[in-house]
Amino acid sequence: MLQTPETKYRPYPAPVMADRRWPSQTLTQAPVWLSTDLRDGNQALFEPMNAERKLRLFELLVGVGFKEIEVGFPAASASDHAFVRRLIDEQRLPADVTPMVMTQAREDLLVRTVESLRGARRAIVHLYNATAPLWRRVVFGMGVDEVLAFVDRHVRLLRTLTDAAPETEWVLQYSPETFCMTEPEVSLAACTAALEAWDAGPGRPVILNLPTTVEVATPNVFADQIEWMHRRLPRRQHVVLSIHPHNDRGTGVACAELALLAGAQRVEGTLFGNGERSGNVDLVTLALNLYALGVAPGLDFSDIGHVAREVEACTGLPLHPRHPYAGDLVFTAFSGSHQDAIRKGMAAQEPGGLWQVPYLPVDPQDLGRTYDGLIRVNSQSGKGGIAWLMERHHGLAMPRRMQVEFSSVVQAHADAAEAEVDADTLWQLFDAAYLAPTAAGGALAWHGHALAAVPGGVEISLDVTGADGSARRLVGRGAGPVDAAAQAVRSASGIALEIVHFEERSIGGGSDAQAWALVEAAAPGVAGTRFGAGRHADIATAGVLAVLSAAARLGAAG
Ligand SMILES: CC(=O)SCCNC(=O)CCNC(=O)[C@H](O)C(C)(C)COP(=O)(O)OP(=O)(O)OC[C@H]1O[C@@H](n2cnc3c(N)ncnc32)[C@H](O)[C@@H]1OP(=O)(O)O
Ligand SMILES: CC(C)C(=O)C(=O)O
Ligand SMILES: [Mg+2]
Repeated sequence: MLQTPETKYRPYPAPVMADRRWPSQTLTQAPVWLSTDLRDGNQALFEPMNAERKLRLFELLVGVGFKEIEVGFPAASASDHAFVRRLIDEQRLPADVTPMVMTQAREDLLVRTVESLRGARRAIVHLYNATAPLWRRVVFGMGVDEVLAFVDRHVRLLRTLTDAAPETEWVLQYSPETFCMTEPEVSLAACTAALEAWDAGPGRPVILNLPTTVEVATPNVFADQIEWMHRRLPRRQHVVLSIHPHNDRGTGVACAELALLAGAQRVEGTLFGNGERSGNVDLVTLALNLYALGVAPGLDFSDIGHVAREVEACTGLPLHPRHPYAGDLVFTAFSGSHQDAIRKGMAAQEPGGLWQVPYLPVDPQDLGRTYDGLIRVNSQSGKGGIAWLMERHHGLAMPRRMQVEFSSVVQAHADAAEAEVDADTLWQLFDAAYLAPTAAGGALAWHGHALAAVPGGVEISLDVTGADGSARRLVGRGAGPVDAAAQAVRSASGIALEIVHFEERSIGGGSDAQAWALVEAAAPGVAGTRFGAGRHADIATAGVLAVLSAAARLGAAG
């Protein structure tokens, strides 16, 4: 790269706008959307879509709710021509959907374009020519006056051709291609030429479509360009002011949003931003950005996963896992503090209330996504995320201090494995830490117990086996089974444990019901406390198991 990039690159001229109004506007309604997936998107693929894939994508676009769809460039190829004819001849155009076709400003192409639309109820013909100085000089060899005369001549020809086919309701769309790099006065003059040649007026609206053919400036400059045009265009009430952002600087969405503040009424783009070079503006992101502001976008992405998979299948281009709203990872938190906040937010979220979950701009369920992938655990994760997975996948809600204890077990594993810890692995870690000590082969394997009522409580006879295979009977008394088990352990195993906290809860119902007991215990010579866990169909047995589990863990630590 150059040390002095100013010797090679310069900003493009921008309109002088001392009194711009767009910064104090807000987005309150959706624009008219036009999908150019089948034209701009299709012209940017390694292999353009065949008829079946184009039709599949067309049907998806209709299903999502597009009312204007650019269906191709029929004068360019036999396949595009056949596709347009198929839509019309097979009556595949819903009554409220208008097809648009593109053409260069060339007589032969205009004739073929209008012919391709024979029999359509309504159609938009999209005529374009580049207007920027570089294109005038290098591509067309034309001065400004010649460009204006060129626009006038071709729009008049289009008007003549379409007037001869009155069974169709014709709409002109004119695009001064390279608008963002064109001097504002030249863009205005070209658009005015088109409006006059078409005779825009009542019943003869014109769509003026202003593109960032190549995005070359910051979005505020584009907004200034749009507002400048919006405030100066003649016959403004008969103009639908449209924009067509590309994404060369990665700011296509920002350009579109600021342009809407500046007076644009319609946006052209593609699903997920397919298109030339860095793509067209992504209409999914734009629509869902509006949705997240509480504005109904007029496009339906209730099953965004289906839309994404269909677009991938049709275009052959994979969606990035971090693509806004649709990527596989965009509703997933790996990092501890995010997980903690999401878990608390989900617990506090009022059903039917305003969405207020930290780190999640929209409710994934609105887009047909589940809460399952919200939290995934790796070495960056904390107790909150682990607790969420244990609760959701294994039905175990741990008290806070137990979450802290178990998260150090998980952290050690994640660090060593250098991999994600899924819900099954979490269960294995939990089992090894808390349940295995009281199972066969464990440090204090439980074989059974008997409880007998005694004055003031119960007496327990508790049969256990040590890891060395030694069978023992521990006897103790207490107010209840947990107290009695703790006393039995104290008197016979040499582990002087004290119960600090005990809780129990049942999971499920009927004959499948299981009880969880969680015990926090301390012992002399062991810093801090240790938790024990027991799970059993009988709640008293779960408590006894939890005491043994805590005792084994204290014994191992002592
Ligand atoms: C910003 C955009 O997305 S614009 C891209 C639009 N989409 C496409 O181009 C895809 C479909 N296009 C095609 O298949 C072909 O370009 C065709 C069939 C339309 C024309 O093909 P060809 O006649 O071989 O011309 P080619 O593609 O090389 O285009 C270049 C010629 O068109 C002229 N041209 C370019 N744009 C325009 C325009 N908007 N209006 C009139 N002429 C134009 C060029 O000046 C050049 O003319 P020259 O041959 O006299 O130097
Ligand atoms: C609007 C047309 C000409 C276009 O695709 C562009 O300029 O990017
Ligand atoms: Mg384009």
